[in-house]
Amino acid sequence: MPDAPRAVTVIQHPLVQHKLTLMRQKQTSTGEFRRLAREISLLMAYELTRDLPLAETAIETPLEPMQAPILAGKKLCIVSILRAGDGIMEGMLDLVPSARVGHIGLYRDPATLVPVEYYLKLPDDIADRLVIVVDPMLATGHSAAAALSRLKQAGADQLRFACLLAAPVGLDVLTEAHPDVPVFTCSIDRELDDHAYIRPGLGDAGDRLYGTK
Ligand SMILES: O=P(O)(O)OC[C@H]1O[C@H](OP(=O)(O)OP(=O)(O)O)[C@H](O)[C@@H]1O
Ligand SMILES: O=c1cc[nH]c(=O)[nH]1
Ligand SMILES: [Mg+2]
Repeated sequence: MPDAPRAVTVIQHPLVQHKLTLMRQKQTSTGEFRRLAREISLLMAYELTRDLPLAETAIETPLEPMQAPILAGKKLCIVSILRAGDGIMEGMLDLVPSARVGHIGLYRDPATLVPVEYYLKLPDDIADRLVIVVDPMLATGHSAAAALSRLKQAGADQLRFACLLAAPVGLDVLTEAHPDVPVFTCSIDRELDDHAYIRPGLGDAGDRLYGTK
Protein backbone atom coordinates (compact mmCIF):
# COMPACT_ATOMS: atom_id res chain seq x y z
CA MET A 1 0.00 0.00 0.00
CA PRO A 2 1.42 3.47 -0.81
CA ASP A 3 2.41 5.70 2.11
CA ALA A 4 -0.17 8.25 3.24
CA PRO A 5 0.63 11.80 2.09
CA ARG A 6 2.91 13.76 4.41
CA ALA A 7 2.00 17.41 4.34
CA VAL A 8 4.69 19.90 5.27
CA THR A 9 3.97 23.59 4.76
CA VAL A 10 6.71 26.23 4.99
CA ILE A 11 5.01 29.51 5.86
CA GLN A 12 6.53 31.98 3.43
CA HIS A 13 4.61 35.12 4.41
CA PRO A 14 7.05 38.07 4.32
CA LEU A 15 6.09 39.25 7.81
CA VAL A 16 6.75 35.77 9.19
CA GLN A 17 10.14 35.56 7.48
CA HIS A 18 11.11 39.06 8.65
CA LYS A 19 10.17 38.39 12.27
CA LEU A 20 11.98 35.03 12.18
CA THR A 21 15.18 36.76 11.07
CA LEU A 22 14.92 39.15 14.02
CA MET A 23 14.39 36.20 16.38
CA ARG A 24 17.46 34.42 15.05
CA GLN A 25 19.77 37.38 15.72
CA LYS A 26 21.89 36.84 18.83
CA GLN A 27 21.59 40.47 19.94
CA THR A 28 17.77 40.24 20.17
CA SER A 29 16.85 40.71 23.84
CA THR A 30 14.64 38.35 25.85
CA GLY A 31 11.78 40.85 25.89
CA GLU A 32 11.99 41.45 22.16
CA PHE A 33 12.29 37.71 21.45
CA ARG A 34 9.14 37.02 23.48
CA ARG A 35 7.23 39.81 21.74
CA LEU A 36 8.31 38.53 18.30
CA ALA A 37 7.32 34.97 19.26
CA ARG A 38 3.85 36.21 20.10
CA GLU A 39 3.51 38.17 16.87
CA ILE A 40 4.84 35.42 14.60
CA SER A 41 2.57 32.85 16.26
CA LEU A 42 -0.48 34.91 15.52
CA LEU A 43 0.53 34.91 11.85
CA MET A 44 1.21 31.17 11.98
CA ALA A 45 -2.26 30.58 13.42
CA TYR A 46 -3.67 32.47 10.44
CA GLU A 47 -1.99 29.97 8.08
CA LEU A 48 -2.87 26.94 10.18
CA THR A 49 -6.55 27.79 10.20
CA ARG A 50 -6.80 28.82 6.55
CA ASP A 51 -8.90 25.78 5.58
CA LEU A 52 -11.30 25.64 8.53
CA PRO A 53 -14.83 24.92 7.32
CA LEU A 54 -17.45 27.65 7.29
CA ALA A 55 -21.23 27.55 7.46
CA GLU A 56 -23.77 30.27 6.85
CA THR A 57 -25.88 31.79 9.58
CA ALA A 58 -28.66 34.35 9.54
CA ILE A 59 -27.70 37.68 11.18
CA GLU A 60 -28.94 41.22 11.07
CA THR A 61 -26.66 44.14 10.35
CA PRO A 62 -27.91 47.57 11.48
CA LEU A 63 -29.32 47.92 7.93
CA GLU A 64 -30.70 44.50 6.91
CA PRO A 65 -30.73 40.75 7.48
CA MET A 66 -28.10 38.67 5.73
CA GLN A 67 -26.60 35.18 5.53
CA ALA A 68 -23.04 35.46 6.87
CA PRO A 69 -20.18 32.95 7.26
CA ILE A 70 -19.24 31.54 10.66
CA LEU A 71 -16.81 28.82 11.68
CA ALA A 72 -18.27 25.33 11.57
CA GLY A 73 -16.79 21.95 12.41
CA LYS A 74 -14.55 21.03 15.29
CA LYS A 75 -13.59 23.62 17.88
CA LEU A 76 -9.90 24.21 18.52
CA CYS A 77 -7.51 23.07 21.19
CA ILE A 78 -3.92 24.31 21.31
CA VAL A 79 -1.45 22.01 23.03
CA SER A 80 1.83 23.54 24.13
CA ILE A 81 4.91 21.37 24.54
CA LEU A 82 6.45 22.92 27.67
CA ARG A 83 8.17 24.99 28.16
CA ALA A 84 9.07 26.75 24.93
CA GLY A 85 5.71 25.89 23.33
CA ASP A 86 4.07 28.46 25.61
CA GLY A 87 5.80 31.24 23.68
CA ILE A 88 3.89 30.12 20.57
CA MET A 89 0.62 29.22 22.28
CA GLU A 90 0.19 32.74 23.70
CA GLY A 91 0.22 34.37 20.27
CA MET A 92 -2.16 31.82 18.81
CA LEU A 93 -4.61 32.51 21.63
CA ASP A 94 -4.60 36.19 20.65
CA LEU A 95 -6.18 35.10 17.37
CA VAL A 96 -8.39 32.27 18.70
CA PRO A 97 -9.21 33.36 22.27
CA SER A 98 -11.92 30.73 22.78
CA ALA A 99 -9.60 27.79 22.03
CA ARG A 100 -9.05 25.31 24.84
CA VAL A 101 -5.44 24.78 25.94
CA GLY A 102 -3.55 21.64 26.90
CA HIS A 103 0.01 21.27 28.18
CA ILE A 104 2.46 18.45 27.83
CA GLY A 105 5.70 18.79 29.73
CA LEU A 106 8.64 17.21 27.94
CA TYR A 107 12.30 17.89 28.29
CA ARG A 108 15.02 16.50 26.13
CA ASP A 109 17.55 14.55 28.20
CA PRO A 110 20.80 16.29 27.23
CA ALA A 111 22.80 13.03 27.26
CA THR A 112 20.43 10.66 25.47
CA LEU A 113 18.25 13.25 23.63
CA VAL A 114 15.27 11.08 24.62
CA PRO A 115 12.19 13.15 25.57
CA VAL A 116 11.08 12.72 29.20
CA GLU A 117 7.43 13.46 30.08
CA TYR A 118 6.91 15.29 33.39
CA TYR A 119 3.44 16.85 33.03
CA LEU A 120 0.18 16.33 31.17
CA LYS A 121 -3.06 18.29 31.41
CA LEU A 122 -5.55 18.17 28.56
CA PRO A 123 -9.16 19.28 28.08
CA ASP A 124 -11.64 16.43 28.68
CA ASP A 125 -13.17 16.85 25.24
CA ILE A 126 -9.89 16.73 23.31
CA ALA A 127 -11.24 13.93 21.10
CA ASP A 128 -13.88 16.33 19.74
CA ARG A 129 -11.44 19.10 18.87
CA LEU A 130 -8.97 20.02 16.15
CA VAL A 131 -5.70 19.96 18.08
CA ILE A 132 -2.84 22.27 17.16
CA VAL A 133 0.38 21.17 18.85
CA VAL A 134 3.01 23.88 19.18
CA ASP A 135 6.73 23.87 19.94
CA PRO A 136 9.16 26.36 18.40
CA MET A 137 11.88 23.78 17.65
CA LEU A 138 11.68 20.48 15.77
CA ALA A 139 15.23 19.17 16.15
CA THR A 140 15.55 15.36 16.30
CA GLY A 141 11.75 15.24 16.14
CA HIS A 142 11.51 12.93 19.15
CA SER A 143 9.75 15.40 21.47
CA ALA A 144 7.10 16.24 18.88
CA ALA A 145 6.58 12.59 17.89
CA ALA A 146 6.21 11.58 21.56
CA ALA A 147 3.76 14.42 22.20
CA LEU A 148 1.59 13.44 19.23
CA SER A 149 1.57 9.78 20.32
CA ARG A 150 0.49 10.81 23.82
CA LEU A 151 -2.31 13.00 22.44
CA LYS A 152 -3.55 10.20 20.17
CA GLN A 153 -3.57 7.93 23.24
CA ALA A 154 -5.77 10.53 24.93
CA GLY A 155 -8.24 10.34 22.04
CA ALA A 156 -7.16 13.22 19.77
CA ASP A 157 -7.58 12.20 16.14
CA GLN A 158 -7.38 15.46 14.21
CA LEU A 159 -3.99 17.05 14.81
CA ARG A 160 -1.65 19.64 13.30
CA PHE A 161 1.89 20.48 14.40
CA ALA A 162 3.42 23.95 14.22
CA CYS A 163 7.00 25.06 14.84
CA LEU A 164 9.28 27.97 13.99
CA LEU A 165 12.27 25.93 12.81
CA ALA A 166 12.59 22.34 11.64
CA ALA A 167 15.71 20.29 10.98
CA PRO A 168 15.40 17.99 7.95
CA VAL A 169 15.93 14.90 10.12
CA GLY A 170 13.26 16.05 12.60
CA LEU A 171 10.77 16.44 9.79
CA ASP A 172 11.57 12.91 8.57
CA VAL A 173 11.15 11.42 12.04
CA LEU A 174 7.90 13.25 12.72
CA THR A 175 6.22 12.64 9.37
CA GLU A 176 7.26 8.99 9.40
CA ALA A 177 5.80 8.45 12.89
CA HIS A 178 2.67 10.53 12.20
CA PRO A 179 2.00 10.74 8.45
CA ASP A 180 -1.57 11.82 9.16
CA VAL A 181 -0.49 15.06 10.91
CA PRO A 182 0.11 18.14 8.74
CA VAL A 183 3.24 20.04 9.79
CA PHE A 184 3.69 23.81 9.53
CA THR A 185 7.08 25.47 9.94
CA CYS A 186 8.52 28.88 9.18
CA SER A 187 11.84 27.42 7.97
CA ILE A 188 13.57 24.13 7.24
CA ASP A 189 17.11 24.79 8.43
CA ARG A 190 20.31 23.20 7.16
CA GLU A 191 21.14 20.54 9.79
CA LEU A 192 21.50 19.44 13.39
CA ASP A 193 24.89 19.89 15.05
CA ASP A 194 26.63 17.37 17.32
CA HIS A 195 24.53 18.52 20.30
CA ALA A 196 21.31 18.19 18.26
CA TYR A 197 20.93 21.95 17.98
CA ILE A 198 19.38 23.29 14.81
CA ARG A 199 21.87 25.17 12.55
CA PRO A 200 21.83 27.99 11.73
CA GLY A 201 18.88 27.99 14.15
CA LEU A 202 18.12 30.55 16.81
CA GLY A 203 19.74 28.91 19.84
CA ASP A 204 17.79 27.45 22.76
CA ALA A 205 14.24 28.66 22.32
CA GLY A 206 13.24 28.13 25.98
CA ASP A 207 16.26 29.99 27.27
CA ARG A 208 15.76 32.84 24.82
CA LEU A 209 12.07 33.16 25.72
CA TYR A 210 12.56 33.09 29.46
CA GLY A 211 16.11 34.43 29.89
CA THR A 212 17.33 31.36 31.71
CA LYS A 213 20.86 31.46 30.33
O1 LIG B 1 13.16 17.62 18.45
P1 LIG B 1 13.90 17.37 19.73
O2 LIG B 1 15.30 16.91 19.50
O3 LIG B 1 13.14 16.48 20.66
O4 LIG B 1 14.11 18.76 20.45
C1 LIG B 1 13.18 19.76 20.46
C2 LIG B 1 12.79 20.06 21.89
O5 LIG B 1 13.88 20.69 22.58
C3 LIG B 1 13.41 21.92 23.15
O6 LIG B 1 12.91 21.73 24.41
P2 LIG B 1 13.83 21.49 25.69
O7 LIG B 1 14.10 20.04 25.91
O8 LIG B 1 15.04 22.37 25.59
O9 LIG B 1 12.88 21.95 26.86
P3 LIG B 1 12.41 23.42 27.26
O10 LIG B 1 11.36 23.82 26.28
O11 LIG B 1 11.86 23.22 28.62
O12 LIG B 1 13.59 24.34 27.22
C4 LIG B 1 12.32 22.34 22.19
O13 LIG B 1 11.48 23.31 22.72
C5 LIG B 1 11.65 21.04 21.86
O14 LIG B 1 10.66 20.66 22.80
O1 LIG C 1 18.28 24.19 18.29
C1 LIG C 1 17.55 23.77 19.21
C2 LIG C 1 17.27 22.40 19.39
C3 LIG C 1 16.45 22.02 20.40
N1 LIG C 1 15.92 22.96 21.22
C4 LIG C 1 16.19 24.27 21.07
O2 LIG C 1 15.70 25.11 21.84
N2 LIG C 1 17.01 24.65 20.06
MG1 LIG D 1 15.19 24.46 25.90
